[in-house]
Amino acid sequence: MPRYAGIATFARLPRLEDVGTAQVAVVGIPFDSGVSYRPGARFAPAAVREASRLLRPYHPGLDVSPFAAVQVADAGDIAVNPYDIGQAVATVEERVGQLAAGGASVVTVGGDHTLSLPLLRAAARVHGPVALLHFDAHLDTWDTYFGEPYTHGTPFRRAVEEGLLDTEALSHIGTRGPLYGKADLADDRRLGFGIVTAADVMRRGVDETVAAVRERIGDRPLYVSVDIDVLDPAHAPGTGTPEAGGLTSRELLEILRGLAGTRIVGADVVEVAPAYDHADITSVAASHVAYDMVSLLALRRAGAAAS
Ligand SMILES: N=C(N)NCCCC(=O)O
Ligand SMILES: [Zn+2]
Ligand SMILES: [Zn+2]
Repeated sequence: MPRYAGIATFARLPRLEDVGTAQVAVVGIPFDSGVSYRPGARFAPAAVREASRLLRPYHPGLDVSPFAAVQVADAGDIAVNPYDIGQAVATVEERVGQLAAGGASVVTVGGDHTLSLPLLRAAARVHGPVALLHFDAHLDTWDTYFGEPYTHGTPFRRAVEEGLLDTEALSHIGTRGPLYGKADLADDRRLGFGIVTAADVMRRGVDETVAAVRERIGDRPLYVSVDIDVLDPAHAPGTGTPEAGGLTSRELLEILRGLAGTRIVGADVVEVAPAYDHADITSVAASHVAYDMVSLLALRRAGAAAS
């Protein structure tokens, strides 16, 4: 079958129901009811699967064939309620908890950033409080929007409040753009976050950035969350809250590759909004981000099996 034909699964992988169990599962969450600006991330899982058809099985940057090293499968989409955010959050936590109980490390293709809260709940249930590497233009540690606690701008404050995160090892990478006020930064620092701004990445470069965050992470269980708006709008126009001055996709992928050897336990890529995309630029970038996440998890799972 040519790669462009047939029904799309992530990277043309088998579906979870066809293989029974998997060590790494890719799951889509078509949900965007938590956004504060442009909607549309509910269409990301389908768009990223389409864009992922071209991915090939060997990752030269990480020297791994992830789909041969471990069983990787597409677990389909989680059917979440678009009208009730609380219920959607509960559904995600439950389904990802089931996948984890079945032995899978999970890579999620969102959906908006609200989803990281239930994903972190599921991760913390298995591993205890986790280190967090959060790639984003935004802090997403705001308190509420219009009085609502579960939104795409608030997941990481909720996660700290709920004790899901190891507050010694929290980093934002790619932060930039105007804030509501200086207090946003003070609040964020008080929660325990360190910031590597987009300008810091440009000035220090990839290797120094990787060294700094790795020192913070150590051998803690690590959760990686990539809001695709961490990329410059030139590299990811298809997103809901774009900010000028972001990372290139090359910088993002190279920083991710620098995480080989960490104890990564789960990851998400969120905020792809295909309606604003052009020539699949954003979906292609997100498909490569997800492929790198799968590869990092495959390396860790295969390494754990060998030792
Ligand atoms: N894209 C995410 N996750 N958050 C952006 C919130 C920015 C705002 O509401 O002004
Ligand atoms: Zn963002
Ligand atoms: Zn975000």
